[in-house]
Amino acid sequence: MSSKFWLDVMNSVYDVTPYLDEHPGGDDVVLAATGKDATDDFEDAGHSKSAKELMQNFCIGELDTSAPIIPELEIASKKETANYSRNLMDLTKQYWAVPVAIVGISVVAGLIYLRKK
Ligand code: HEM
Repeated sequence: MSSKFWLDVMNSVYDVTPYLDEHPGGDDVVLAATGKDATDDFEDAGHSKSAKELMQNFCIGELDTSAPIIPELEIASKKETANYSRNLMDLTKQYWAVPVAIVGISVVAGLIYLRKK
């Protein structure tokens, strides 16, 4: 079998591919529990102590629950915030003359107005 079926029980990941055909409860129930948190499904089936011991043979690692669900999203949003503030700084540096010109024009207009009075 070329595809892999991973089971997540209590934040441990199990590669159940080689056990599917041997599972006494059938492969369909195990397949239905792959790709998600299968802790409840596994517990509800009332597995024996020996079944739990057998399961350890298929453990391939632990889930890092502190990691973001989609790490790429977090990286992208961090980049975006950094870019946003950098863009704002660039704009301020480039267009500092605009507010200065507005203030200057207002002062000149004010002076002309006062002189006319
Ligand atoms: C690596 C993971 C698993 C292993 C090693 C495993 C092992 C076993 C074993 C040895 C039995 C025979 C009864 C016993 O000793 O408790 C069994 C029965 C059963 N298992 Fe699993 N199991 C696994 C995953 C699952 C999952 C994810 C489900 C999903 C619901 C499931 C559902 C069942 C059911 C319904 C039975 C009862 C079958 C019957 O009594 O007719 N198992 N399993």
